[in-house]
Amino acid sequence: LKTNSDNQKIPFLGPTERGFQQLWDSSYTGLVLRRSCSLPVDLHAKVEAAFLTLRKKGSLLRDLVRVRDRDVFTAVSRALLGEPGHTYRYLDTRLFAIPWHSEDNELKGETCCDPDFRAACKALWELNNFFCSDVSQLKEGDRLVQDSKNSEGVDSESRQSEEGDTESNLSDYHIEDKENRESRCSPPSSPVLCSGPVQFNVTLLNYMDPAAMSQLKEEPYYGMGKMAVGWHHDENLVTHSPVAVYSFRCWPAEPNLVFSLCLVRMEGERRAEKAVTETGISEQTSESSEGSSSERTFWRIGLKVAWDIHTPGLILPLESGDCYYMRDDLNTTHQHCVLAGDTARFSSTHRVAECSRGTLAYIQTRCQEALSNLCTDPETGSHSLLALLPTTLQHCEEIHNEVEFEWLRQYWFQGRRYTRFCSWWSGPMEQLENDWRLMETMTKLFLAMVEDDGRAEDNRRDMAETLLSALTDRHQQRQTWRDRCHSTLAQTLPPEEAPVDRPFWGVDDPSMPLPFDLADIINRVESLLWRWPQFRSCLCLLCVT
Ligand SMILES: O=C(O)CCC(=O)C(=O)O
Ligand SMILES: [Fe+2]
Repeated sequence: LKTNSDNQKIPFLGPTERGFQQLWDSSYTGLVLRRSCSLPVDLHAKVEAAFLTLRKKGSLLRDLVRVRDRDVFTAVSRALLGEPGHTYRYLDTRLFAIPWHSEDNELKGETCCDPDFRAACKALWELNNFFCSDVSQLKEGDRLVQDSKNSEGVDSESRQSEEGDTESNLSDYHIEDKENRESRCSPPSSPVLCSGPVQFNVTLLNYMDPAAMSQLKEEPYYGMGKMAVGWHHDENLVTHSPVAVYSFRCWPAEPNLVFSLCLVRMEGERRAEKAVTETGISEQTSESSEGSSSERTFWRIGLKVAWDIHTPGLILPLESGDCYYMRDDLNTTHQHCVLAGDTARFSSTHRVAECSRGTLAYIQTRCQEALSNLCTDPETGSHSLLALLPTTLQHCEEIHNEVEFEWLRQYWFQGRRYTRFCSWWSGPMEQLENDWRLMETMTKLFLAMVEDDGRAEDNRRDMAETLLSALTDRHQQRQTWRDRCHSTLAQTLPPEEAPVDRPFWGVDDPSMPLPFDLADIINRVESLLWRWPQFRSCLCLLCVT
């Protein structure tokens, strides 16, 4: 962003400012706030206990994500829960959902994790169910839900009206919003549209204790305050699907901080009470738009219209237990950020992840597709390829790369976090690794064919080109993951969270068909291709320049 010469900020409105409601109605439709008091009390109790359990067990972890080719830790600690076998991909990171544990597997004797952990997951599943039915029942134009009156659980809406508005007095800002442009998710090639009843399939949990964070970034465009999560669109969602968020502020885990915050809080409440008695106005309504009253800073959601410097931003302070929805195309047309308050806070962000390529069932089917081209002699155990068409071989090599880089390496890069809390993913990952190893054998057979001088030249050239492109991609991606695993940031992690460069094997590992480092093989295939004039001239154009 470039602001004008005075480095002026763009205005934004909070609930106490004139024009807030009107701004919400005109430019932030799709945002709905459901006040804490309108949710069932026992649901609050379960969900809040669940958050604390997950924190106590250490299952909320900062992700080492990739932003503009650089690794960074997220400021918030996270965990993904959801439908068994689902994953959620954001910032080049595939998170593997810890299953909801909606069924009581204890009876079946399955012990993927301990009962407390299971109960915590199940509570978030109940919250998910609540959100699924609630978001489907909201009417168009609903903005604020703050009571729960009718027996079917359909909450009535209450609309607040307000007269007058502030005119935006922004003039000549020039925005060059690089960050926004790069964090925008590109629409999938054939968008999966959200229709029918909403089925949130995952929730990404967030946790942050601002007192434990040495430096949070200031919100740069509006001056909204310290950010726990910077401006972004949520990625990897079904087009126009809603997002539902539960917000819970709590005491930090460290007892000494609890003590000092208690003192601050008590003092704040004492003053607020005094103020209410004197003025009849409660603290929240008299709070300034920056969210900081005399003593307390609320956690707030910041919203802005994407690519727009004229519409004022909006901030929404959240009390503990409040929920909000982003409906329709709000997530696409707008960006949001999370502004840190003065206590620790959890949120559970329920999403309809676009997972046409993101479920365990999907990747297992893909692996079977590739392996159906491998024939194993039942007597000798020796392998051979069935179809030798370049397109078939290319398809197999693509699946090979997909399972290696989108599944195995993504999984192990996140350390041993998944098996530490729940063993659900261990078996499937082992199976995928076995499938992948067979694909290494397939590549070896493919290479042998390409290098077989007895074969017809024409077919061989096509095959060599196909193989070269798959191997070059594989080689580069292996290098990138290796670098990520050994980066200085990765090394700051404790052993159980540190990235694991897996699969990795030494040069003379007899169990592996091909070497880990593909440089030699790539050279061999390249020099083979030089034999064919057609390829040579084409290469020259690319290489000589
Ligand atoms: O914590 C929140 O309220 C929202 C967090 C968020 O935007 C996200 O996780 O994508
Ligand atoms: Fe978000």
